[in-house]
Amino acid sequence: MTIEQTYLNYSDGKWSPSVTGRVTASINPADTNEIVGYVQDSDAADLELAVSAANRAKVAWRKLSGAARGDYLFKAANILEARLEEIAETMMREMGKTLAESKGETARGVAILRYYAGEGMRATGDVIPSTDSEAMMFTMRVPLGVVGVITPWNFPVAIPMWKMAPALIYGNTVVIKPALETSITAAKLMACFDEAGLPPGVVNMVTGDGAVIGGGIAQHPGIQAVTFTGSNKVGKQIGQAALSRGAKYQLEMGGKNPLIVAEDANLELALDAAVIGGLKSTGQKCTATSRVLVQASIYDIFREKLLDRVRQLKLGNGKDSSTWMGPCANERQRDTVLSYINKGVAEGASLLYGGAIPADEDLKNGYYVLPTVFDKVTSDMAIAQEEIFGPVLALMPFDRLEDALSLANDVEYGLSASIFTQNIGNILAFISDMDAGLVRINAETAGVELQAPFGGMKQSSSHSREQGQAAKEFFTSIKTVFLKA
Ligand SMILES: NC(=O)C1=CN([C@@H]2O[C@H](COP(=O)(O)OP(=O)(O)OC[C@H]3O[C@@H](n4cnc5c(N)ncnc54)[C@H](OP(=O)(O)O)[C@@H]3O)[C@@H](O)[C@H]2O)C=CC1
Ligand SMILES: O=C(O)CCC(=O)C(=O)O
Repeated sequence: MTIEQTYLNYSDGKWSPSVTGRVTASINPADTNEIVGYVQDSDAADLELAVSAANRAKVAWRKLSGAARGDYLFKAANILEARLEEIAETMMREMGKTLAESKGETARGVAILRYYAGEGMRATGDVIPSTDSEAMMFTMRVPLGVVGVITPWNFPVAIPMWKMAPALIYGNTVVIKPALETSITAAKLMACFDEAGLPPGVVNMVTGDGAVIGGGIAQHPGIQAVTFTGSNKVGKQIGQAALSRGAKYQLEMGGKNPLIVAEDANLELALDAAVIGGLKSTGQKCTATSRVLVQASIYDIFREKLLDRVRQLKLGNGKDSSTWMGPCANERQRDTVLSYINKGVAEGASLLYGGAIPADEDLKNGYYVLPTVFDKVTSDMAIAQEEIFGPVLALMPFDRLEDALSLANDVEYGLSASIFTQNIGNILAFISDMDAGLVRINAETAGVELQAPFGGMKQSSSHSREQGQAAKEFFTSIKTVFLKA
């Protein structure tokens, strides 16, 4: 008999149960009979404890040298690396990503921690000439105070790390509310910080309902900044709540990312990009390819080759090494994907493959949806406009590159976009005219590098950028110093 473990909140350097006495089960979406463990169903009183602890810790943490804060992050990185297998397996069981992807993501978390640990030794200001020849003027980057971190389930290690690591290295303390689905993975990340010996209150985690704990973070006067990744609907609410009380906020939200395939493209590489960029992680990336725009002269051949590849993808539990694609992360997500598929059919798109729950007996206990390909998709359809966040590709033909670019830009989002072509004119036009925060040439739409700025245009973000040096903009405030003897 297996006894599932119960995971606690982490506040003020201690593990504690919620004051509510309630817990919620974390379920494996690949096999809903499997309970991964239980997490605290906290309320506002638990959040209060965490915010108070973070406020008590913030002055001492800010006053440490950057190098000393970096040492803590290096230690946490080493511990995360030592526990990579265990944490990757937990991630896989909580949200269904394959084990290989889960390991890759956990390794990415280690690299993010090390990158920002090194930041502790790098410049955080500029010297600016003063008009007064006897004075010195310079800027300093100072921390904001307590940062609230609200994260989704699709990258349960990488997203918390790319928000928490810069927050911490630049001298802030953190209260994190992870997505319900991946709260155990988050608890294991907290354990890495705990073992690294971070002072009590520097990192705190409260699990629980999104509206209660996430909403509580957005509204809490003791939290000076909020960083969020997730849906547009929730992001906007968080932004408004933060703005109304004068807190800084950063929102990373949806995408409807196009992959443009021009007639001179390397077809095999473009096909790889469509399949991997669109369907890996079950399409649950904000950078996933969801629209594939193919030049009319190669459209038919591209479509047939794409179908050949998609038909071969093996669905299954991520623990099986032959699995290429796992389930949707939860029931609501599976139902959302199916409802978009139904809308696509109702609006007249042609369903070429998939579009249903697989019939296989061994998949019946999971939230699986077959990889799905639509043809004859037009820009006015919901499947061409709205974020599906599932394994659905919409094929759309175009005649000239200008047409492809106007189709590609004809959505409210602007996160990432790709083109496959050998033509330098096409490439330059794409770089110049594509409205997206991340444009990639001869590469898939997904795949963010931790040392480069990441974020979207239009409705995809609050127009700030995460990761790389860009993180400094959000997690610090500039103090201008004028100094005269
Ligand atoms: N940009 C991205 O990477 C992501 C985009 N999405 C998009 O969002 C859709 C829905 O996914 P979902 O998981 O529901 O995303 P949400 O935006 O609801 O969740 C993201 C995070 O916000 C929390 N949250 C939920 N409601 C509130 C609230 N009222 N105030 C503050 N925080 C809140 C969630 O907590 P809890 O888990 O407890 O609800 C979670 O931690 C997807 O279909 C996809 O389109 C989703 C995930 C990532
Ligand atoms: O493509 C990636 O590596 C990151 C995607 C991402 O940030 C997201 O889906 O939230």
